[in-house]
Order: sequence, then structure tokens, then C-alpha cells
Amino acid sequence: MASGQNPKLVAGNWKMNGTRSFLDMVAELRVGAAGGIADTDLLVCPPATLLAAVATALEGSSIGAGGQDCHAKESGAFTGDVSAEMIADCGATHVIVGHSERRQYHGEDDAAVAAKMQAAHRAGLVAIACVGETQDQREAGKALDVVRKQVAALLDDSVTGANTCIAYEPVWAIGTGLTPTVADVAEMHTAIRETIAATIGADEAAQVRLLYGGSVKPANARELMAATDVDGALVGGASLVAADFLAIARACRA
Ligand SMILES: O=C[C@H](O)COP(=O)(O)O
Repeated sequence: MASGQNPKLVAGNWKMNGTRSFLDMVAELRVGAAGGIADTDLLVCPPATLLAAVATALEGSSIGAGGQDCHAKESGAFTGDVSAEMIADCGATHVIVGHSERRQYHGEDDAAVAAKMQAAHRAGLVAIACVGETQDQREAGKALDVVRKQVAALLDDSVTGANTCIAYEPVWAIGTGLTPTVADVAEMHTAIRETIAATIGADEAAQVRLLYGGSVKPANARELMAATDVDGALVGGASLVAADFLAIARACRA
């Protein structure tokens, strides 16, 4: 269960940002990542409106495309929703589920997130499942317990290193410029991996990539990515600038 065993994954979550003009930025990323960035996989998660275009623009490159959310069902009368199968049909390989903004603004609880994760697996997508404590929970000394519970609620024996990533995103660090200490990140990631191991065994758990997210920038990426049990980053704001996103990916080189 040592850090550094898995290739890093740097995923950019554009959130509700981006119109077709952002395809120029995707072209920039493609050029910047040509030939690959040593031992680091890159993923771009645009809004659903751009997913097919971004996936097409990245075909044949070393960068993948992912969705930001999916419905638990395959199809049906769910106006405005998008299924995991639709995301896969766009050419995406991954989908984020359970982001704290979905939990906060759309009332998604652990059970809903678990159902979305299963939908992702049903569609052949890698689920990037987000967990993380609020500021109040951290200040109350409950961060580890809260996150362990969130992770445990997502797991069943269908979870593998190949079909699941867990993103630890402290809610108070998202978009604020604040980050936990490297020691706090390492402690949390180790606890997350132990929680996963309790369900699927230590060998498989070692292969689940654990991403850190929350104010990752070029200036702090090297330090955060070197922390124990950190296998990559889920990047919000800095993923909207090609040079910054590429700099974060390069910072994963130990
Ligand atoms: O999904 C990404 C995270 O919410 C992090 O966002 P941020 O890098 O803007 O803090």
C-alpha cells in the first residue's frame, strides 16, 4: 500500500465552465502532453454539453475524457439527467460521482453516490468517487471518521483498482486556496486505503488510485503529489488554464 506504486492520474474538473471556445484549450493540452508526461495519466472532465466534442478532440492523444456526474439508471423519464451509458457513448472513460457540490446542491447522500458508482461500472466507466469532510467536521476532530464512513458506504466487492478511483476533497479546501498539510493528506489517504482494503483486500486496494483535490495549483502540486498514498489530483480552477494543468501533471514526477 505504498505511495508511488500506481501511475499518477491528474483529472481536470471544469465544473460548470466551458463553451465550444474551450476546444482551443483542449488543443493546447493535446500539444503540451504530446509524447506523454512521465508516468502520469491525464483526464479532462468538461460539462456534459462538451463531452463528445472534447472526447473527439482528444482521440489518439494521451489524454482521456470524463463526465462530471451520471444518473444511476440507464435510461428513462429523468429530464435533464445523463446516464453513465450516455457518457460512455460520448467516448469518455471516466465519470466523477459524489462531488461535494453534488452532495451540497443536489442533496446526494452516500446511498445515491453508491448507486451512481455502480452505474458507472455497469457502463464500463471508471468511477472517480469523491469524499471529504467539512470545516466544522475537521474542527470537531471528526474528519477521519466522516471520510471513512463515506468511503465504506461506496464499497462492495465489485470495486477494483481498474474501475474505481477515490478523490479525497476536503470541502473547505475547494476553491478557497486553502489546503490541508501534507501530513494530514497522507493520514487521510492511508485511512482511505485501509478502509478499502477491509472490503476488497489489501492487494486490490493498493491498486485503487487515491486522488487529492482542493486548491491544487502548480505551486503546491509537487509537495501534495509526493505525499504517502497520493496517486494523483482532482483539479478544479487550475484545470481551466492549459499551462497550469500541464504544470500540475509535470509536478507529479517524483
Ligand atoms: O473537483 C475539483 C475540486 O472541487 C477542486 O476544485 P479547486 O481545484 O478549484 O479547489
